Amino acid sequence: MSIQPSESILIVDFGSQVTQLIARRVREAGVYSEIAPFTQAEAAFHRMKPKGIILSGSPASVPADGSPRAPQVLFDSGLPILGICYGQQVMSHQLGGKVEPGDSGEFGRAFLTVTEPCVLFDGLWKEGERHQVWMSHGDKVTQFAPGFRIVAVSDGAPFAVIANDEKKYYGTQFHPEVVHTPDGGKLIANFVRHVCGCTGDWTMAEFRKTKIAEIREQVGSSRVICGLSGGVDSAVAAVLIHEAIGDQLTCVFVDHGLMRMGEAEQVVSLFRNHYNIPLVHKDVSALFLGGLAGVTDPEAKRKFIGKTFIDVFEAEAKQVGGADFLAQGTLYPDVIESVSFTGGPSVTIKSHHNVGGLPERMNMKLVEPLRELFKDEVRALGRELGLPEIFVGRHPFPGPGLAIRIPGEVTRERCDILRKADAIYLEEIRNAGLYDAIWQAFAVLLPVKTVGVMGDFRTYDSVCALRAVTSTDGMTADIYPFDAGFLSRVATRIVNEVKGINRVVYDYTSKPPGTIEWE
Ligand SMILES: Nc1ncnc2c1ncn2[C@@H]1O[C@H](COP(=O)(O)OP(=O)(O)OP(=O)(O)O)[C@@H](O)[C@H]1O
Ligand SMILES: O=c1[nH]c(=O)c2[nH+]cn([C@@H]3O[C@H](COP(=O)(O)O)[C@@H](O)[C@H]3O)c2[nH]1
Ligand SMILES: NC(=O)CC[C@H](N)C(=O)O
Ligand SMILES: [Mg+2]
Repeated sequence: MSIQPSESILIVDFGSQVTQLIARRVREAGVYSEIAPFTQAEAAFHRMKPKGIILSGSPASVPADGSPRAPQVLFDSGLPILGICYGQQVMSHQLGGKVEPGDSGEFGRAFLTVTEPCVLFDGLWKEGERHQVWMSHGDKVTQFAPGFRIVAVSDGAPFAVIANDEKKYYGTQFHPEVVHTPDGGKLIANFVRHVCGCTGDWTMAEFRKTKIAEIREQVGSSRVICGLSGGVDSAVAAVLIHEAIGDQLTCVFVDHGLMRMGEAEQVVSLFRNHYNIPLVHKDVSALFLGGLAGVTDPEAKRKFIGKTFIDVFEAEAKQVGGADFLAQGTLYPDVIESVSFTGGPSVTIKSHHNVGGLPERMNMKLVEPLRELFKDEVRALGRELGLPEIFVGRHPFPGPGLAIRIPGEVTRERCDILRKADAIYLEEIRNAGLYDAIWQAFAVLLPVKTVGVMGDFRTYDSVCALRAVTSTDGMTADIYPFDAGFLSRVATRIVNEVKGINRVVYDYTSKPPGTIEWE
């Protein structure tokens, strides 16, 4: 039996990079939702018995041969449907309208004009008003299906919003789920509440209850090992799983020698002081650093680290008398960048060690209760579970640790150099009271040597880059605009105090086009 909340929305995924944001907006409207790839939407529909359906965007093109379609059963169900971008196009096509490739697309910010009242605009938009939305399309609907009317237009899309009130079908050419459509969350809430009639009683407390029941159902009476890093995701996962299965759980902290200064001791004592959950501290730095010798390619590093993590977990599973399950604090951004969530056509950016870096053959099954969440939602769940701020407010730290902050070969010596520089940088950030204003900050040790002069001597040492970003979910990020005084104070301290570094630079690249980590 799976856990079924009283009301839910089915999101049909056609492979858009932002499908998860639809789920997120639905959750923000207080309603449970599940994403199903279009190939599995029919089964999900029968299982979930949703109150409404949302069709996502897609990189595919409706007029192209073989492009995906929504299962007919969804249209036969009599349920309300909201089609977003490709979703609008495919719905129009399947109901008898027409979609054509446009001469020019609309990408990024656009403005629409409201032409008629519509339930989606309740309490929000009125006729004649212009509103900012975010578009990303080349194709467009050129003839809508019978029963529809146009309720908003934009320059590039005469069918910016269409409505069939009798059937409760709605379509937007723009993406209401992204933050660049400022009223988008409210539009989705109007669909979910006013059109589908959901009451909106879904909360983090509900999520907690559902996940606990799911974990119990999945795990049964087996033992579970949980990879605990000290980061917020695994701390939340561990506490949640412990609430579900109590002493069937053992946490394992893998000390791979790639942690920051003093971090291993800190994590272990912090966790042991706060929780009565068995925690094994595994010092395997020789194994990791030995295996990384001579490896310079970023993906090769990630794959080696992902596999070695699993080797360590599997060995530990035997130690606790045989654990069938491995729990990890995997989040949605780890998933979308590593592999396509639905097996659809989104692209691999980097193999996060806990997803794309996993070996192909694994003996243990995964328990990943946070897999659909974004970082800020995990923090909210952590607070719901009563985790202390010291866990909840921590900056993220990637599983592969310093290995992906040392482009080129990773050696113990270079890790030591980087640890010192990173500690100074973070100490200065804390002293300046900036830690909580920054989403993530760290130093990177570059494989580049430059010439300097210190005390009248020539130096020839490495360059250190500093990175600090603001973000809400790690999917996009902006640089933190330190003042020049702060940066020069940090640079001076690093060059003076860390042997091996004679130059410091600041990374001014947002994500995209950069990523947060350098590898
Ligand atoms: N050193 C480690 N020992 C054991 N497990 C780890 C370690 N590093 C990462 N993991 C596992 O990999 C998962 C993903 O790592 P990730 O860094 O994304 O999450 P986190 O460390 O829990 O939180 P944060 O993102 O805030 O650092 C973790 O949730 C944890 O299960
Ligand atoms: O656990 C992790 N395993 C990984 O392999 C990994 N790679 C990146 N990150 C973290 O993810 C967020 C986004 O990072 P990127 O912009 O570099 O992809 C940032 O917070 C990164 O620190 C990782 N976390
Ligand atoms: N974002 C989308 O869903 C785009 C749909 C389709 N690929 C187009 O270009 O119009
Ligand atoms: Mg981490």
